[in-house]
Amino acid sequence: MVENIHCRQRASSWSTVSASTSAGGIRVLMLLIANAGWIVFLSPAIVDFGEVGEEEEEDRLLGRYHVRVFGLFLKKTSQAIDYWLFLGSLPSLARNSNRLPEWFTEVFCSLGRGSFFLDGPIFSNLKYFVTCHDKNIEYILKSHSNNFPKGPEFKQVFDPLGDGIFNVDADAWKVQRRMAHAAFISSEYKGLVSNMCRGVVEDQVVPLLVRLAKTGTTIDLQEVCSRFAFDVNMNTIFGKHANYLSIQLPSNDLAEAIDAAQEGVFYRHTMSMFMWKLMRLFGIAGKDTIASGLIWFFWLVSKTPSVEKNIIEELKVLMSSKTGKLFEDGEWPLVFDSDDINGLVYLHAALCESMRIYPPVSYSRKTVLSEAVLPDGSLVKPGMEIIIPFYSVGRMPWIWEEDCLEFRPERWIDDDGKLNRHENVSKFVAFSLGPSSCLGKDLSFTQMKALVAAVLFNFQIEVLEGQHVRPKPAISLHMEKGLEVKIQKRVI
Ligand code: HEM
Repeated sequence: MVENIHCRQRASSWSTVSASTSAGGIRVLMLLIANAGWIVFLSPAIVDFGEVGEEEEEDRLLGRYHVRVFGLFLKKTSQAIDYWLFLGSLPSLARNSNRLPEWFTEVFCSLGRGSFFLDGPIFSNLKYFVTCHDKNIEYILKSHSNNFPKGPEFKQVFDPLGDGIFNVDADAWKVQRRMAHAAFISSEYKGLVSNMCRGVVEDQVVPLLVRLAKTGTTIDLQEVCSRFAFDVNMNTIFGKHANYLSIQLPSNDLAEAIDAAQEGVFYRHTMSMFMWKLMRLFGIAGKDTIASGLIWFFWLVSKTPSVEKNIIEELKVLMSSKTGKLFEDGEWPLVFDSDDINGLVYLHAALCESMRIYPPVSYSRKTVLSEAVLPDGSLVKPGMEIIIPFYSVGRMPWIWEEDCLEFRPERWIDDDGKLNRHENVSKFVAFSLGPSSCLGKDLSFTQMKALVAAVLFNFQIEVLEGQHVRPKPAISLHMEKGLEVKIQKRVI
């Protein structure tokens, strides 16, 4: 069972207000400060309305909500969210700004449905519609995606990404998407990434883990995953790895990056400029997401020995079928070819399952162009911001059934032993859906499988006791304090 909030748990512990890294968080804080006078002035007069009735909830869902003021009644409390007369839901939002994925999930579960509104203070235009309703998601991301672009605020938040595909809408996006898609399906790019992965696993990761296993030194596995993803990207972009996985785990990032960049000037001449620019852009896209996908996977596997056993069995069968004899623990360590492991069913299912529970991109954000009534009846208006918390989608019992918090790769496999792609396709949102879904999905699996197969087959990972594992508040879902582990040689 995943150690985390359970769906039926109510929001119980309110965190202190902390600065969020996103512009949205900063804006929330500024608004809170601006309204501080009101809070002090009104606080003695706050009286709880108690639970909100079904009819009022219906009003809210349809956007017809009005706060009724009777004398001193200035705050309404739904099950996990407060609505204040002047402040809207700002205090709730601010209190939970350092745990938004968990909080959104608690709100959905306590409301018992997949959508709610968050209003900013009066005179602010802060209005969010938050949804993890599967039909709404399909509507917003797939069937009516033209009406829900990224919008101008997105560009401000993700300013470092410039005018790349991640930041632009409409025609600028279409052109980049078409070009990028052509590159992604090209065998040149796929082959390059496969080779780079194998190289980094064989020359960097495995030697590092062999040394750690011999010396018994502990290490932050999140750091290893991050550096693996970074090294693969450096390799792909500059044709040279940054050696970030050497035993000393060098930390002089800037100097290393400059060295690599200088070498890269020569490398750039050996491949087309278009391809090189594309890789540079995607290097940014891939590093954090791959690292996040890997670390949560290793953590879930470490807590579920039956899954680990099944993955190793599948790899043993693969080895035996390749060599024509039963696998014996003679050769160690072993590294697999991407072409061989890409077709493994259980490994693929286990990766999907872990990204269902811990999606590397924790949410998607869109704006509304024209008024629309969504499939669940919610009315969204022009200019409104929509948040789709991918983290919550995988944790809703009405989407993923009662055992949704269990790490169970079997849910992805049909009775005939094949991957159950159809049933899960529209509710698995880790790579988003529709025309702007992730272009790097297949390559991500290639990279993750290369590392996971080599690590699990050759080593046992022991997670050190007493660590409080929880997500860090950011768009990429990393562990707040990393994951300290001990590595041992695996005896098959
Ligand atoms: C486990 C790894 C990954 C995950 C979970 C992931 C997830 C996502 C998600 C959720 C989006 C949509 C974002 C949004 O619209 O809000 C996206 C977009 C995108 N991803 Fe990934 N990604 C991963 C790795 C990669 C890699 C390695 C690459 C490139 C090498 C890549 C390239 C892209 C591109 C180009 C887009 C933009 C598509 C568009 O706007 O048309 N991704 N990704």
